[in-house]
Formats: sequence, structure tokens, C-alpha cells
Amino acid sequence: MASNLSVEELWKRLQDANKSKSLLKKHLTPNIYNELKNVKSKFGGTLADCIRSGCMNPESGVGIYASDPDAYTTFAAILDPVIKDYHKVDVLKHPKPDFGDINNLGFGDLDPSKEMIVSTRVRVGRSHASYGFPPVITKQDRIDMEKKTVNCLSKLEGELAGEYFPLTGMTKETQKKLTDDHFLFNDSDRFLREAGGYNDWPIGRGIYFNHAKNFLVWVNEEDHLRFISMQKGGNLGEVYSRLVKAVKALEKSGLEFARKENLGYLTFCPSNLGTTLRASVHIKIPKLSASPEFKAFCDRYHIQARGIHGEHTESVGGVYDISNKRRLGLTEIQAVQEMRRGVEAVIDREKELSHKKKKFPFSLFSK
Ligand SMILES: Nc1ncnc2c1ncn2[C@@H]1O[C@H](COP(=O)(O)OP(=O)(O)OP(=O)(O)O)[C@@H](O)[C@H]1O
Repeated sequence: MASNLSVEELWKRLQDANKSKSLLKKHLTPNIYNELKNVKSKFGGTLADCIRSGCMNPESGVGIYASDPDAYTTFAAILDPVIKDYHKVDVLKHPKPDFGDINNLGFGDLDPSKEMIVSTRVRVGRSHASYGFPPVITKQDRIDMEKKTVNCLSKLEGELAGEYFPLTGMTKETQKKLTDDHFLFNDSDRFLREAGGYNDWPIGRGIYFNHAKNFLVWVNEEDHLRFISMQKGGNLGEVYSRLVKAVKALEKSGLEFARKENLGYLTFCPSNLGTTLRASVHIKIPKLSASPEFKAFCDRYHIQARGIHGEHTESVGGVYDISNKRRLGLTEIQAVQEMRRGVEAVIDREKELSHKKKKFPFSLFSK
């Protein structure tokens, strides 16, 4: 359960958190705090709803969530600077969606030798335009959203056709197996918990699979909806094309998604809005990841490295989750191309570093 501290108490905690490096700490000045502390969004969201997690967890990277789609307008005085800082843009503007021509992508398998990439995944998030986000919705809202979503998912055809599995009633063993296999989400993220993300867990949550288990939809995890395409190996072309087909089919199925002119599609966490697209590979990079250049290398290519059990987890055996970092101010196809370039560079660099190490004893012999 999230704490129920008042906005004044939360603000005090943030003031006391001298070591916090979160974007919330950096941008929530006394003036902005005073301007927003008694304001409410159209969905009844408050500043406390937005900053609760960041104040209770000063070690957060971002530290702020949007209470609902309207928070991006009502609380723009704090959300805008955080968004600019996270997405590294000076001006908040976002192009119209453009997924590119999936029949002519110009990329396919990023690792034809099958040596490095374990699996590839592309996801986007979507929010129902008429519902708030976790801090302001009720149990009934979640149940209603689930119903609406499942109704639309049942219209999917062809390779996207499948079945919905609610979390309520799912055995612990099935949940664990699906989570370990990287398909399902769980309730273990303490940042999300404090933001209200697990209120009434597991009611209203579930997962949809197509028959081949390479297209999934998460219902009421962090976002109302997450559309996910994934498969073993490095074929980004196949994974991305499947996702684009699914998004287009779901757009036609009667769901209305929350959007804002200058911010693109709106999500619970401001780090995800815009394209909302995260394209990732699980990739074996023991040499590069252990080298001091790793962080700067990722920054140069606008890519992010995570552990393989999701954000805020550690790497296992030199396998990392590498994905595009930027989601705002560029189109979907540009975001995926940025990830592709980054992953190709990672592969080249890992090979160079492995090669250097192997060559070393050779040069000893030749002296
Ligand atoms: N390329 C990939 N191959 C296999 N599984 C993946 C891949 N990328 C992510 N996953 C899995 O997806 C699950 C969710 O990961 P994670 O929470 O980091 O990302 P996300 O769903 O994009 O959301 P967010 O960025 O909001 O945290 C985890 O089980 C993770 O291991």
C-alpha cells in the first residue's frame, strides 16, 4: 500500500533528502510547490498523488508520476521541466505518430550469428483517455477498463488472435513461471507500489497472449495498456512489424487513447510518454559491460542498460537489457532506428574488446 502522508509531510521529506539526485528533487522549487500544492486536476489528482513515490523513495531517478492524463496540464509547472530533463529536450514538442513502412524497414536480424542476442522485445504503452492513473482510480475503474480492453482484444485476428488470462485466480506457480520467462509483470517494484500502482492487486489486471506467444498485452500493470511483441533471437524487423500491426488493429477496435499535442501518448510515468516505445534486446556483453567506458558508450548512442529482470534489477551473467532511451520528440520509427544503431554499435564494440583480449598471448609469443 502507498503511504498516506499529506503533501506538506511529503514536501518535508523531500527537503530533508539532501542526497537525493532525483529529477523531482532537482526541479520542485519552493515556488512551484506553493503554486501547485492545493490544485486539483480534472480527475481529482493532487500534487501529493504525483510526488508520493519520489518523496518516499528519494533514491528514485525520476521521482514523479502523473496522477492522470490531465496532470500533464494541471501540474505542468513541475512535470514539464522533469520531462525536458529526462528526455534531454529544450522544447516540448512531439511529431505525429509514424511507424515507418514495415514492408521496407531496412533492418532484420541484428545478430545473424546468433551468438549475442538472447531475445528482442518492443513495447508501447497506452492509456484510456477517460480514466485516471493508479493514484486516482478505484477498484471498479480497473474492472471496467479490463472489460473494455478484453472486449477489443477479442476482435484481434490472424497471428494476433489469442486469449486473455486475468491475474485473479491465476495460480502463484503459473504467475512465477510466466514472470521468470519474461512474459508477465509482478508487484515487486517499490517505486510503483508507493505511487499506488499495486492498489487492489491483482484485481483488474491480466495478460493477453496470441497463440504463438509472441504478442502480448499487459492490462493494468503500470499503464492501463502495454502492447508487447517479443521473441527469441535478434530479429528486430519481425518483432517491430508485429507490434505495428497490433497497434494499428487496436486503434481501429474502438479504444480511445490519451494524447497531448506536444507530448504524444500519455503514460503514468513521464519517462515513457511520447512514442512510449521501448525496443530492447537481452544481449551477452561481458566485456563491454565490465569496461569503464560502458556508461559513456550507452549515453553516446542514447541507449539505456538494465538488468534482465526489468528496470531496477541487476545483470545476470553479463547479459544486459539494452534499449532506446529517448521516446519523446522523435517518431516511433526513429526511436527504433536509434535502438538498432545502438545495439549494432554495442555488438561491434563487444567483438573488438573480445578480440583484443584473445590477441594478447599471441603478441607475447611473437616477441
Ligand atoms: N529483450 C527482451 N527479451 C526478453 N525479455 C525482456 C526484454 N526486454 C524486457 N524484457 C522483460 O520484460 C519485463 C519487463 O521489463 P521492464 O519492466 O524493464 O520494462 P518495460 O516493460 O519496458 O517497462 P518499464 O520501462 O516501465 O519498466 C521483464 O521481465 C524483462 O525481463
